[in-house]
Amino acid sequence: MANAMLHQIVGTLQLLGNSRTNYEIRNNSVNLIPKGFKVEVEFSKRGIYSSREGKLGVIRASASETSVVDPVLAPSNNVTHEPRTKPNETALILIRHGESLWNEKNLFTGCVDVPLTKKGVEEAIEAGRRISNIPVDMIFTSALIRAQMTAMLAMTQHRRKKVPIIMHNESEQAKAWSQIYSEETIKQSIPVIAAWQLNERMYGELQGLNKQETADRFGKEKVHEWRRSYDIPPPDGESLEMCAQRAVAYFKDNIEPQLQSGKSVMIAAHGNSLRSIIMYLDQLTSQEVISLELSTGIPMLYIFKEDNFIRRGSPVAPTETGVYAYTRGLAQYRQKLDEMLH
Ligand SMILES: O=C(O)[C@@H](CO)OP(=O)(O)O
Repeated sequence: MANAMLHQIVGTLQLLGNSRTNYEIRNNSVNLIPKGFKVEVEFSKRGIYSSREGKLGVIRASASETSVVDPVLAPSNNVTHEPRTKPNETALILIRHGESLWNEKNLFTGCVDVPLTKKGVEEAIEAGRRISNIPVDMIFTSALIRAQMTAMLAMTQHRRKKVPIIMHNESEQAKAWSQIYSEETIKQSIPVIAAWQLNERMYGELQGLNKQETADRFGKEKVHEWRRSYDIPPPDGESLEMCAQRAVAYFKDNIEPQLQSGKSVMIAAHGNSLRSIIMYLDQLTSQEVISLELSTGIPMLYIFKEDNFIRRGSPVAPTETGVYAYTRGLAQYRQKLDEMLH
């Protein structure tokens, strides 16, 4: 269905759950929805909608479109409150965390949960400046503090000034206790999903060892093989291939659908989990990925359009002129920010 039609969806929706409340459908979103309630609505020509949560209802509007409606996860490609349409391109930002205390000490880190150094904090803030004009509707981080610090510090620089909020879905209670009871506040928030699958490659018995001392002890070649081969794991640890299996599966199952639904996403993760994801995005061979090195705190930008990932590289300077020259969508987003903030 053409986007123009979407603006005409107005009607009422009866949720047949615990409550038989009527909710208003306007511009393809559900108003007055209970706080934190998630419903996936499928509009059909006959006006029946179904929800993946197993509830059924009727919408008095004729349209044919599938829509995911979630007050927390709704895309914010429109910075003003004009009707929302699904953008035909979305942004994907990848950031390796800033320098950690063990990067500084040259120790194998893997899944050990080490925070950023002061330099790492500064790198994260600088990364945030570089992406401050790029839309971010959702953030995915690993479960490790260095990636989470990086994401949060980067977002302090974002011009849209939405508040990144970590989702706590680990238990029903955690979910209930972290509810937000203002729809307006939810609109001004960015959900942050922490996933262990995006963690650094587990370095096994090398974790905590000094990289130089390990090379002196086992030989430079052996250590290089552990660090940069594709399928040879370090003792009791994960190879890049093993790390890629869980990181790329998570990306495909959880992140790609968000991009497809029109959301722009930032991922803050690690050298090897991001190398795995880049291998997938850029269709690198296992030979090519070996020489891929990522610096700490440098954001990389992709445009997701028509199911393709188009690499834009890293915004080189806070002005990002090169990056904005590429797509109309990004330029429009920036222009809206300018209008809103001046
Ligand atoms: O120690 C680690 O966890 C990683 C990233 O810092 O090291 P490597 O450079 O070998 O991938």
